[in-house]
Amino acid sequence: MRKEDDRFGPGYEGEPLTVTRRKTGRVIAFRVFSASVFFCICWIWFYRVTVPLETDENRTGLVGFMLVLEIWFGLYWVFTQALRWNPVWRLTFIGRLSRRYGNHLPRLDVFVCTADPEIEPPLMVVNTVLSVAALDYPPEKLAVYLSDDGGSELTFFALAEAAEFAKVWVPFCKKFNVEPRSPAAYLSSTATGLNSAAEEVAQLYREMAERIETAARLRRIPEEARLKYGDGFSQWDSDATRRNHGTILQILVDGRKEKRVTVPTLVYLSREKRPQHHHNFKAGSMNALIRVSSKITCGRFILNLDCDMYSNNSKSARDALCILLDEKEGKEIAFVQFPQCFENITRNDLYGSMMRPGKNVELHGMDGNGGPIYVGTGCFHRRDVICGRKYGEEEEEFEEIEEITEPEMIKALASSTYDENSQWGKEMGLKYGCAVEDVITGLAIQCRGWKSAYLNPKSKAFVGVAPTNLHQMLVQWRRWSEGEFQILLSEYSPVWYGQGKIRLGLILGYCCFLFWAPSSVPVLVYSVLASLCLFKGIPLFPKVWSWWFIPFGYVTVAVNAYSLAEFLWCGGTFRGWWNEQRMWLYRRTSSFLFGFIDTILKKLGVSESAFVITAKVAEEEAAERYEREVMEFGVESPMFVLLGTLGTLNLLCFAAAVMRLVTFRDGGEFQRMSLQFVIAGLLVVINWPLYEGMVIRKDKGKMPMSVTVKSVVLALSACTFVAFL
Ligand SMILES: O=c1ccn([C@@H]2O[C@H](COP(=O)(O)OP(=O)(O)O[C@H]3O[C@H](CO)[C@@H](O)[C@H](O)[C@H]3O)[C@@H](O)[C@H]2O)c(=O)[nH]1
Ligand SMILES: [Mn+2]
Repeated sequence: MRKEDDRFGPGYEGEPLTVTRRKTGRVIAFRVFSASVFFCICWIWFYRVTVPLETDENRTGLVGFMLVLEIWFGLYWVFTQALRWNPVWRLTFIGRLSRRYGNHLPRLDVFVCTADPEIEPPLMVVNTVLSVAALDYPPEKLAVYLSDDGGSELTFFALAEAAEFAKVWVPFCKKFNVEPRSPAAYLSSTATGLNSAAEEVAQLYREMAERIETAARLRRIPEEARLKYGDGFSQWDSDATRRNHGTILQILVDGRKEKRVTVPTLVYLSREKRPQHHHNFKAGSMNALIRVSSKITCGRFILNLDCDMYSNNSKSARDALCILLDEKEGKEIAFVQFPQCFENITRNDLYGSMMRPGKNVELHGMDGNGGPIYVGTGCFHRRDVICGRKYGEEEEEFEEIEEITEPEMIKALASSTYDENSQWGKEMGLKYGCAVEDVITGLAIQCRGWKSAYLNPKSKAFVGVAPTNLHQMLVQWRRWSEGEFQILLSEYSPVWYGQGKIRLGLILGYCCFLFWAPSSVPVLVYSVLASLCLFKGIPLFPKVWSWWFIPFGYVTVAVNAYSLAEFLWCGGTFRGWWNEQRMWLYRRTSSFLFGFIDTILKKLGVSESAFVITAKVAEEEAAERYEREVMEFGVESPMFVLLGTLGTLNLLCFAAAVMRLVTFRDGGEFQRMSLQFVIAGLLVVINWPLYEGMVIRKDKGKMPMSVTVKSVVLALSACTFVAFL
């Protein structure tokens, strides 16, 4: 037999499970445009080196400063181009997969992580579990594991209730081909016109929800439930707390035992936690899940989900398998990543949570260069690869586990000390010690020779909850920027470790994220400098009528016009783009700066790592403001003081410059300073919601008085200081 035949398998030649598409015409147009911008960037650098500033005094220092900033922005722009240089789109053929494999699909283990029943309501968590339990997948091959880092009886109770309800829900979904398969999402999307079967299911769901929510409200598990699920509850010691308890492991449904399986295996796990041992947050819980599941179902593939990310498209597992099982391409692919989508986004996406360009452009671009990052949720992995298999090594054969003999032995795999002095968290499983354990783990896999694939089907595969207020958003980005910066400084840094292991385009693409934290400094300096120099009447850019103005004008207009066009092309609105620009600025001048400082302090050993879990529920009034797209401040935070100070400083400088212009009617000044007027003016407009929050609004979500006062005092002092300089 020819080698070729071997690779395609007999009879399937020319019938791949997946194809990859490129859009050549568009890519060429983009590259030409990109080259024109790069030409102008070089022109700007050249200008800084050769032409002095148009001021009376000699300001070489200032010029040098601007040069450094502009070199930085130029290089960062190059990173962003790497994410757009070579995009690919993937298509899958589910029909062919079914014809080829029928129901003989490989085992799939789904890991859902939750950590706190207060901010991750158990009802939401079990909706996620139910949605994956009802995936279009043979139930005897599917297992859903819930890891509860909150060690909460309430979460266990909710899961036990869900396991009962699943017996009705899963068959119902399959019989009527229901979408989406999260009961809450399904029932809210079809509020009217349920048929009688659906009405019955809806009634059962409402009863279950009622029981769970009542227990949550009263903080008490009903006695009859304690009796019914006694096996599980008896594993909680009387003195168990969230941070100090033994392993709790309960197999609620054993899908392998029953003769006619309707519901997949459902397992509750709360790994052991002791105050004296670091638990490594989500990475630790994922690794415990990997070990425990290897003794229960040992799926060849693993799907990882955050507890809010319910399955919105029951075919996603089949989509992913089309790639992973493809005879030709699949062999090189370690994981298939779906985008992180959200259900609670308002029309103009006030906090830029959608990350439209990220989802619809950048991840496709990474895919073209070797593969997207692993974003921690909505990702299908190969078990043995996540456990350390290198590309080119033979795939392990997994044994079928018939009977679980020693539950105590399995529990020991989730003990708080199991990882110590082992390869777990290093070469095996998810990596420890990084605030974005997902990204660094994905990177390490790619550095072992693997590719990854990005699938972004029209019907969203998984849908979760985005933060609904500014502070949470900034905190989340702070954690991310910190984690990305840690990777840059770590032994896995793509910049040196990645050399020769992954493609240059991918390294540059990664740099876009890895340099988030450090990029805060130049953005901060640039925005302050532009305003202060405007205030002092020092021009930083060439005159409008000079030839030298061309590259500045072109880069400013071209980069922004492109970003707007891209945003609209991704389905956004103009307001949405504008909001995204604001968030771009706020993330850089607050989250990233703090992330930068945090990372450095940690490197110096001054502070410890933490994981601030993102809240998934909001209080009623705040939720209503979110719906109206009114920016939520409300809490006292050093990040807000920083934003407030910068915003006020901007306003003061701009106002002073305009006053001067009006008083002296000096047209020459406007000509010399036009770009600075534009920058400062735009900053004022973009900060409008901030000013409203500081002075106009009266509701609870306004900026706290103390923050406003601090900000104004700081900004005034800065201006006074500079005025006398
Ligand atoms: O000690 C912990 C902390 C968190 N989690 C779970 O991790 C998930 C993600 O936490 P969340 O607060 O929602 O963080 P996000 O910023 O929304 O998460 C993104 O970023 C994280 C890394 O910063 C990744 O772990 C996530 O998968 C990714 O969706 C949630 O299901 C949590 O329950 C744990 O299991 N244990
Ligand atoms: Mn989340």
